[in-house]
Amino acid sequence: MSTFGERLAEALASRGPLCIGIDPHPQLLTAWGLGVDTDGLEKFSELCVEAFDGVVAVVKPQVAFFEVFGSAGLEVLERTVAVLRGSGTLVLADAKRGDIGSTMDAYARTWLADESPLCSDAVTVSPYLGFGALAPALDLGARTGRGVFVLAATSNPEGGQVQNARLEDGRTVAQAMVDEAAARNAGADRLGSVGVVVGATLAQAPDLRELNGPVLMPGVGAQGGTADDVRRLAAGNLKAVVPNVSREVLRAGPSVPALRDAVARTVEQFAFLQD
Ligand SMILES: O=C(O)c1cc(=O)[nH]c(=O)n1[C@@H]1O[C@H](COP(=O)(O)O)[C@@H](O)[C@H]1O
Repeated sequence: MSTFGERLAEALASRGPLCIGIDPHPQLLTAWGLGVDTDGLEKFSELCVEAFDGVVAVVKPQVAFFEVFGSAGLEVLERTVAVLRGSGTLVLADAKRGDIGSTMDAYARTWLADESPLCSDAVTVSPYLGFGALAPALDLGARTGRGVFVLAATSNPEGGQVQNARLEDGRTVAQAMVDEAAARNAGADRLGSVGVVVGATLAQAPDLRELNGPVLMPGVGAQGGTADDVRRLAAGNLKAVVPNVSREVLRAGPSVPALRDAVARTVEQFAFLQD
């Protein structure tokens, strides 16, 4: 069985270093001439799949925009994930789950167990109930060859209140999360399967050199992060950085060729990550 890290490394090398978000904001549904309802959600997702499937390395559906429509929205998400995965495009479910014990275990099984209708290649998780509380997801991912992206230093301005706080040993909380993820990746020869999330909007990133795993960098475009920011924050860890862009590309829709052009222009901006 290949690991998520191995499959991701291959996808980044062959398709370019980019994760595109499927974020069906109400404003985008309207701008695409679609209803803010489950039919609109379904059409939006189908157009995204047509534009991105087989083209980008990773597609990241933002689960909240599906959940808001209840069970019908989740059915759209199930179909979207299944089509993308069925054709070999890596799906990172952006669910940002974090809980304790058996509840975390249920979240882990939802996103990472073979038999789950929402099973994805990887999921985002929040370690802010304690990194150790993520063990069910990390262990299941290790067993099933799937990935987990741990929020470390997020792109929102409020995140620093918690993430920049210092531990007794002087490290920031964000750095401690990166170090915990690094421990999980020890021994992986290509790229570990435990990633971290570091916002492209930040003044400073945690030290990522020992991570041996992927770094998802959201915040490019609509939140003000640029390719230069990604270059600066990635320092020395270029091969493992995966910028995420959602609205900046989605605004080019609903035309599939226009979405693909926007993807091509964005991948081009990040060509330096493969140097
Ligand atoms: O985990 C994430 O993907 C994430 C972490 C973070 O720190 N900041 C962040 O913006 N995201 C997600 O990345 C996407 C960014 O969307 P845009 O700002 O439209 O590119 C949204 O789905 C966010 O929920």
